[in-house]
Amino acid sequence: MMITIPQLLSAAEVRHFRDRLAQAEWTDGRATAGHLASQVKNNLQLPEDSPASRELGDLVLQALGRHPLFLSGALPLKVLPPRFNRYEGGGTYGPHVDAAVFSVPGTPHRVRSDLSATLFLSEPDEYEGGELTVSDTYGEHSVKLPAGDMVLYPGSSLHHVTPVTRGARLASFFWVQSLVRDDAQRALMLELDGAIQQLAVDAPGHPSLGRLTGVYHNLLRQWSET
Ligand SMILES: O=C(O)CCC(=O)C(=O)O
Ligand SMILES: [Fe+2]
Repeated sequence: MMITIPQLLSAAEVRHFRDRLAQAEWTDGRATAGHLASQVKNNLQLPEDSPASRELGDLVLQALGRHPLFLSGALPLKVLPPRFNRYEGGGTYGPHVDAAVFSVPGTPHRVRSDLSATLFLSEPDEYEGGELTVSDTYGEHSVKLPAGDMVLYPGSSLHHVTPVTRGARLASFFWVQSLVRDDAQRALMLELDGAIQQLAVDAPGHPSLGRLTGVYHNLLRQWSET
């Protein structure tokens, strides 16, 4: 399941990110790619331990914690520190599947990448190309969103970013370990949550609301791993 999260960041927040990223020092993105990925990766990244990466990464995490659709769609257990990338001058990232497990820098902890995320930080008309293209059982989906919007997709999917042939594409990207590992189960939880929210608006106080909410929590109890 692919989920678009509109306006994770406000226009003012995007401006702050852009100002900060304009002054930051970028390095070759191949530094953090595994052997196979490094053969198809051609972009720039902020070093993970740079002050800009830490400061902006924390702001992304705070925004995620406030966004109801991220919380209900991802059912997050752990979120890796967000990273930042930049594609320009034909920069691209060829087809790959992300690593299944990431170490959390500076800690002994590991995070399983149930979900991959891209938070767009450039407006679509600022660059040509740069579509994030994700393959799943329903085919290929190309994504290019307004600055401040984010897409979440299963970490298991093959994906690529098409070459940026004009301008520059800035983004934050990161991985989430979900309470519910299985994408299809997570999709059911999101659907049930949406139906309960709608019922609460259309038929407030209806006795079925309590029962359905019970089913939601009891399914989560069955399916979640912590
Ligand atoms: O730039 C993007 O949207 C995705 C980056 C990506 O796939 C990766 O770094 O593994
Ligand atoms: Fe990737």
